[in-house]
Amino acid sequence: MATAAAASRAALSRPHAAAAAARASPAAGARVTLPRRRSVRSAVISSSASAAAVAASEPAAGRVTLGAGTDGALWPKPAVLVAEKLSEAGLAVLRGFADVECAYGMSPAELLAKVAQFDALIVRSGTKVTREVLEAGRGRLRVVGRAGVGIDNVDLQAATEAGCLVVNAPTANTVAAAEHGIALLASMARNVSQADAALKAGKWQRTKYVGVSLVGKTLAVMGFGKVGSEVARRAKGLGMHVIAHDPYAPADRARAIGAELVSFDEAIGRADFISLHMPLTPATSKVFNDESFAKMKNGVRIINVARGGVIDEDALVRALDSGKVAQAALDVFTEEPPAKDSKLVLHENVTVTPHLGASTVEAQEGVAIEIAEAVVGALRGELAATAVNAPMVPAEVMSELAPYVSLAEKLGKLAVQLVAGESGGIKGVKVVYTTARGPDDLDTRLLRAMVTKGIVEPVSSTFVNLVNADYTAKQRGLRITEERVSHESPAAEAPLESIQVRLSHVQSKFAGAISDGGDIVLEGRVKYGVPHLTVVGPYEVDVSLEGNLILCRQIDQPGMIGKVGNILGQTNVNISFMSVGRTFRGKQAIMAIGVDEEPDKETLEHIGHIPAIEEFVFLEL
Ligand SMILES: NC(=O)c1ccc[n+]([C@@H]2O[C@H](COP(=O)([O-])OP(=O)(O)OC[C@H]3O[C@@H](n4cnc5c(N)ncnc54)[C@H](O)[C@@H]3O)[C@@H](O)[C@H]2O)c1
Ligand SMILES: O=C(O)[C@H](O)COP(=O)(O)O
Repeated sequence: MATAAAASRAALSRPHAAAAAARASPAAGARVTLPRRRSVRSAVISSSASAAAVAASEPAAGRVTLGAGTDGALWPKPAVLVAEKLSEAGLAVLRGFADVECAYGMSPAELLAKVAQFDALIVRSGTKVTREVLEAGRGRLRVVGRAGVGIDNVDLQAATEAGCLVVNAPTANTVAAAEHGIALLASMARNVSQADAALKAGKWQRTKYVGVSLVGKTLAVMGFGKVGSEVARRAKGLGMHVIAHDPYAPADRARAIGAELVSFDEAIGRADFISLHMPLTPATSKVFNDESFAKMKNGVRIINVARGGVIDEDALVRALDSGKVAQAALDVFTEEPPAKDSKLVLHENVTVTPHLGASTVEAQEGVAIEIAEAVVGALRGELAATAVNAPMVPAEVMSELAPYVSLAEKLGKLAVQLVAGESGGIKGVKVVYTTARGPDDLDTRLLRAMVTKGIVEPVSSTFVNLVNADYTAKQRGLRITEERVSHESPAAEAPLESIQVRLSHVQSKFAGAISDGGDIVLEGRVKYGVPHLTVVGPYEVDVSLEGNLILCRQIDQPGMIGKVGNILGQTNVNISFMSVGRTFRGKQAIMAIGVDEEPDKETLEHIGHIPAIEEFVFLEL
């Protein structure tokens, strides 16, 4: 029975053919460590298409460990590289599924040298997962796990291009970050760190360190997401008046906490304290600069537990020097760690911590478990709820689309093999879904991705999955349009009746696949859970899409099935399915023959020499 997990595996994973090889190996339940050999690794990570890439990136020495599944079957254990400190609780989850190597404090060069030997990489904010790293891991690295919220240290575009899923742990450190924000707010207002340092240096300075009160003051929360709203909630408890700016936050959430949503200028113009909680993006980079500081009240105080890059740090030093900004409390910096002689860090009105927002015992344990579960799920081929660069397809949608995922990929794969000459020349692909559902009730992203995978993978070295399908199509100039034909019928249970793939403006090596409109047309359905090919060009056929396929176009006349069957039988090629479709009696017909084995060249030529046969093509599935 097809399942959501199976569908998502198809959508996300590299094919796991090694599992089959592994099943043939020693006693179930055993754990075997194999020296890595090219054949094993190629199978683990991919399709034939990427074999060349694999060979090119093959590390000299690597290992594949086989683990046993609940069914006793053996599979190659994935390898996970943990590049920054992760709590034991998370490591235990990872070790239950994968070989785990913790290599903390690697230099960028060390990471580059190592990454190709792993299926997943886990980092915190201290490791830059650059395009170079993702390129180095290409062919094997399937998942990057960010043990925390901010993914500004991961090159998402490069990850998407490589078909590498990025997952994060967005919820477990929210409270820790909010508490740290409040700790900085209160300690800054009362000069705690400065007074502490002075007293330890022997200075008793009660008049120098008179602070300011929080109660009744206005706090502007910039970025009203998870952390921002928790800061707002706590600040309300301290008796502060809270305003917030967030172009994407719903007003009712702010109202529920008692915060007023206002514009950027109003927020920074009215606030006594400004606390930053937005992500670092091109839009927020250095958004606090000379111009914005000028709009603030004199003597404003700023807290940043978001990202250093949202502040122009030189401008902040100027604002502190001029007194425009009375104090700042900073947990994060543009460069981490900041330079030892950083004017900002050394400024007497600045309180600093070394990116400790998420660093509580509780948060680190939560983050470690959250990311470990997300990475294990992704390695299993499930779509993680915290995927950052893949469209989210809910489990129930996955489940019902599972058999159509295979149909979509097979139609794409067959269609591309029908194109004459350079299949790189395909530009227009139309996918037509016939469904009993209403137009908004069918999520086709997964199916579109699988058609793309079917079309692209056989003719390129690109590995395609749900993460990079749209990107890959765009890169190759492949314009994929979709149409839904609705036969609304509330009683129908199946999400789809048929999927049709049409390739326009191409020549075909099999004229019988060309429809009246000049497109290569293939259509299929799912019958009893198995994908079937039901239309080739203008012909109706019915052949199950298992094994390989021979299409023959001939003059409709008696005895053709016997003749072809005989030739295949003579070389022990087993026919799994056969179907004939014709336009009119005695005119042209198409024979679609499913075969378990690939016939040799001579056998195929033999078929071609049958006088009534006008053309034939062998297609791999
Ligand atoms: N210092 C730490 O250790 C620490 C810990 C956790 C989170 N963080 C950082 O805190 C920030 C917030 O984390 P979160 O979990 O609340 O994320 P979140 O995604 O829940 O919230 C971010 C909010 O910022 C808003 N936003 C986006 N662009 C904006 C803009 N131009 N102006 C105003 N608001 C904007 C979004 O709409 C969203 O509501 C992130 O930068 C994260 O990396 C730091
Ligand atoms: O974005 C985050 O989650 C925080 O900045 C925490 O980063 P860290 O994992 O490096 O502590």
